[in-house]
Amino acid sequence: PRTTDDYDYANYHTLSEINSFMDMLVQENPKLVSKIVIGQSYEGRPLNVLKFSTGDTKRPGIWIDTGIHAREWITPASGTWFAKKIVTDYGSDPALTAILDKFDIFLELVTNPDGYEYTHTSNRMWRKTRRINSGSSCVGVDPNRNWGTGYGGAGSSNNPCSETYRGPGAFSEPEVRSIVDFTTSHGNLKAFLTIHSYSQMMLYPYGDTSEPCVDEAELDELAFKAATELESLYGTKYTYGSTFDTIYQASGVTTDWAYDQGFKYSYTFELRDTGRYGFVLPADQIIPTAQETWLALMVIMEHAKNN
Ligand SMILES: O=C(NO)N[C@@H](Cc1ccccc1)C(=O)O
Ligand SMILES: [Zn+2]
Repeated sequence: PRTTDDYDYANYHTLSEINSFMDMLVQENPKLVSKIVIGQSYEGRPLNVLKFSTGDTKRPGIWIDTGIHAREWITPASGTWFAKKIVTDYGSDPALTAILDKFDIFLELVTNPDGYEYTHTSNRMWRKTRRINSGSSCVGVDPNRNWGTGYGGAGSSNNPCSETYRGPGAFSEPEVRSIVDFTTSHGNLKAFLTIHSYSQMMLYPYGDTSEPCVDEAELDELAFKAATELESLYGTKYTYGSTFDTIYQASGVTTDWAYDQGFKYSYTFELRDTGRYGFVLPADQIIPTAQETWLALMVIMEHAKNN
């Protein structure tokens, strides 16, 4: 495609196609969109973050990452649609315009590029990074067990062959470390949204303990509003709650770390479906999934703006 207008949002794309999309989006919207390389993956690929900003001063920000788990293709596909939606709606949709007049939005589309590439070339069901684990024939670390909060607890594994292998140490994965460095140096994020699939859930802290987080009541109420708004479009039903209560105990996870950094509105989204297709969601569900999810993201971003 020559422009982001004729990019095929209704299909899954390779890493290089998504990288080309990002460059086209920046070229077409130089005042609104820029690309920041926050680091390199284990295999040396750039970790690209799209920044949407309407001001030059340091503003509060919203972080969204998709594609942290390689096989969850619906998430970068949805994120690509989110990126186009933002540039399309700014200046015409009052709600989005108000958000972008106050906040910067940071969107990392392919958060685990080595793993994502591997799902295209070798194993569609790959989840983890592609780190070579010394002393093991098994490859990869689970980037959703590698964060410092609750690191090493129950709900993660010390076995390199496990899908939830926590890695040799907290933040060992450059894909994780780069986000930590970028977001802590930014220091003024209000919302931290990490997008997974599948199960149709909105999950807030904590995953490593059943202890309620300080803001549980507010996060629960906001999740209810977001899930209701999401359901209003196509009737897709989400459950929501703390990670521990709603899905299972998991330690060293993104949202526990983000919340403990003070990024208050920290949620993990689990997109469609509930298991019929699972990680291999048909391409004809990409746009509907992105549209309904965007409604929920808007609820959370608006709440962050107004509180
Ligand atoms: O991989 C997935 N979902 O995509 N399952 C998530 C479930 C989850 C979600 C949020 C926090 C902790 C755990 C996982 O990493 O095990
Ligand atoms: Zn996942």
